[in-house]
Amino acid sequence: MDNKEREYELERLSMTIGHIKRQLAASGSQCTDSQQQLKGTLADYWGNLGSSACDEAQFIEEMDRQKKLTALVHQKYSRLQRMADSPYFGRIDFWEPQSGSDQAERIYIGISSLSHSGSGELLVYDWRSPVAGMFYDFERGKAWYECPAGRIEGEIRLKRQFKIVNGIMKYMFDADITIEDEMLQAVLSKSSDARMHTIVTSIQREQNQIVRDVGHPVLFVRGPAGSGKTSIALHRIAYLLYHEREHLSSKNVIIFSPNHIFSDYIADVLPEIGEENVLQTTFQDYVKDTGVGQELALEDRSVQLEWLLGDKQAGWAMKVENIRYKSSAAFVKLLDCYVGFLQGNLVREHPPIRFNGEVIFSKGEWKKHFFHNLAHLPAGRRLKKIRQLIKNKLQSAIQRLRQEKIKEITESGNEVNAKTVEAMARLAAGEAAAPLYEIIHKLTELHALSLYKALFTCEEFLNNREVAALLPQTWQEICRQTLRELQAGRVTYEDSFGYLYLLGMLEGFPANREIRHVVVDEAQDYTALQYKIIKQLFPASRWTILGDPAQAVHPYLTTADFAEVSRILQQAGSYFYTLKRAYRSTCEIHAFCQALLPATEKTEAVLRFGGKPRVVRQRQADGTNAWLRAVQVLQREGWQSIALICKTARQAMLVHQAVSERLPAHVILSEDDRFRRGVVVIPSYLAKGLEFDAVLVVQAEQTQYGRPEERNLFYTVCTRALHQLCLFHFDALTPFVAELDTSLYDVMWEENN
Ligand SMILES: Nc1ncnc2c1ncn2[C@@H]1O[C@H](COP(=O)(O)OP(=O)(O)OP(=O)(O)O)[C@@H](O)[C@H]1O
Repeated sequence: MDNKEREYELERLSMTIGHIKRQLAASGSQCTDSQQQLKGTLADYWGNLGSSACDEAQFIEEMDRQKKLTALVHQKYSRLQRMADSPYFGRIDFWEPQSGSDQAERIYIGISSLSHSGSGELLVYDWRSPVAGMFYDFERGKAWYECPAGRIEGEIRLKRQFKIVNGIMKYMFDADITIEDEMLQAVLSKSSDARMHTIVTSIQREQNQIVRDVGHPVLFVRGPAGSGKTSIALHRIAYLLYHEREHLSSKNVIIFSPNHIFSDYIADVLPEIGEENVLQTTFQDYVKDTGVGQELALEDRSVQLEWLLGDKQAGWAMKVENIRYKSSAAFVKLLDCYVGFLQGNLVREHPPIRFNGEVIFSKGEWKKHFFHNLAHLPAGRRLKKIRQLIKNKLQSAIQRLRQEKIKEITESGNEVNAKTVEAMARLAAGEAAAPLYEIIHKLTELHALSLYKALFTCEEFLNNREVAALLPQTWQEICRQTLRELQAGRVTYEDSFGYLYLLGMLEGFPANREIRHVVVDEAQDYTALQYKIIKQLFPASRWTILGDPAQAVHPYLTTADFAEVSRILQQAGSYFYTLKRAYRSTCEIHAFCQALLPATEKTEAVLRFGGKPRVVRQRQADGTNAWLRAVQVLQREGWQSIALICKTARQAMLVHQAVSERLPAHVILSEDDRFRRGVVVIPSYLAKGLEFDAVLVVQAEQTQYGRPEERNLFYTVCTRALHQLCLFHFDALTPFVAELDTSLYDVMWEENN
């Protein structure tokens, strides 16, 4: 790029920033005005409170309107502030033959659009606009974009990238493919801080396709660790909010994350690109918030994992069998059969309701209403409607009895006062009906937990040949274990899905039609039952489902694969994307991690080099000194975020106790903790989705990571590293590493570390 071009760009930047500053000043006054207006309305309200001038409903409406307006002007202000810092990051010169001019249009691309306040000319295009999409999709040469008028074809004559910080041009260059990779490497080689950041300046073509896919109601994205799945999900949300802004707002989108630490970790991305954050929740929390199963203590996944991953205790093998079965397709079928069985039998034996010698609700009526008139409703709701029907009939029968009693008392001549007669008759009729209310209530009440318990004891159901074929050999033992827990008032993690599903099928799911897009991240960790529940909760939604089967961290849960999820969601138009490129780790760490997995589909890493992973043999069983020394070295090398990843929370607590006297370190022990910057001690299963400059795998030993089912967990732990990976052991090294080609890592003794 020659000097003239550079000067042009510097002038263009200064002109753009000038515009932004003027708009900022105007927007600042709008913020103050709207704030004052809000205060004024509030003051008026307090002043007129109690007087006839105070119309509460009108006030609430006005406040609501003003609050929305204030939020909008503040949003605009902070967007302009962000733009003043970095107004754009790219430029393409696009020439359209149909334009009639031989001049290409200069299109500057930033996180939001900016118009000239006088002429209205677009000075900066939003990265999500159709024309800006070409920046990600094409190099110089033939290019096109789709817009409402159809496909616009033309030619990109120039593609330029900028790095502007605090309003100052740091660098700029004209991009071709190789330089683009250099740019990407520059982004990736930086030290990571506590939060995930936007990748809007360097979204890659394969990622951009997914971000902008609006044609498919269900998108599945499969990709290896670090391929940008979470980043894509968040940028896709921002894209959809822009593209469908007429009818989609942040309130209509929900993200299911594995835990709160992860939600916390990704919380900055959407605000960084100028969008309001959307609701991020976990499956368990969402269910709790709906009030379903509120009366029970449902066990958390972490509690179960902690028990399973720790030392084997009595009943361990049976518990694993139990978990495997309750997350299997056979158990889903068993539950569906059971729901069918219950619905077919719930009122079959119900007696006729008799009052005062007359049948007010016959056996036939039970059946007619339950199996025909109300068949479209879940069983629990049908029973509630029937309860109301019976009560209405009972009311009429009570009336009749009252009349009879009035006649009886009057004829007896013992009482002449009409009011007293009336009261006595009412009392007598009420007394006669009282026991019946209780019976009606019992007959029309569903107790889901008792019914769930009965699944393990109901011989009539279990003896059915079709049902018996769905039971595992260990069924009797599973029943004993399950009933023991349920009778003690505990719903274990493996039972919670079955129980919630049964509850929903019988009582109806608390569907939320406001949610129009559901994102499930780390989708490989969900069971078929969870998907069946989520589907019912969001009947009006489209779906983006992202995951990596190699990172299924629960070693014993049978999780649903994408084909199964697609069947469960049953929406025409599922589309499957597979990512092949990983961005997080250096090539050395990537190669090491790839080798941990069976040789299936190979993936590639962005060419970025660092040291090989180090396997450090400790001099003594207590590795505290070795870990501390490693952290010191890493900090001297300039790495900011360093994780000591232990297998369990119990170990993490002990390791934290051991190191914290000499090293300021945070510890994360539960799903509700916050993500922290600096040195962190964290259990393996809570580290999923996160990333750190350097990862120290504490106790990378056979005793810890020796069971074949724990391979994915170990892989997930190692793939958290961006730049450095160190594995520590005193006892025999984990077979997952011992079996690898030794050229993939360096071995060192503690002294050399
Ligand atoms: N196009 C890109 N430009 C710059 N950085 C990128 C790009 N794509 C991904 N990254 C970076 O790669 C890292 C991994 O991204 P992300 O966490 O989204 O991947 P993931 O597939 O969800 O990972 P995992 O499955 O291991 O949790 C992040 O630091 C992210 O910023």
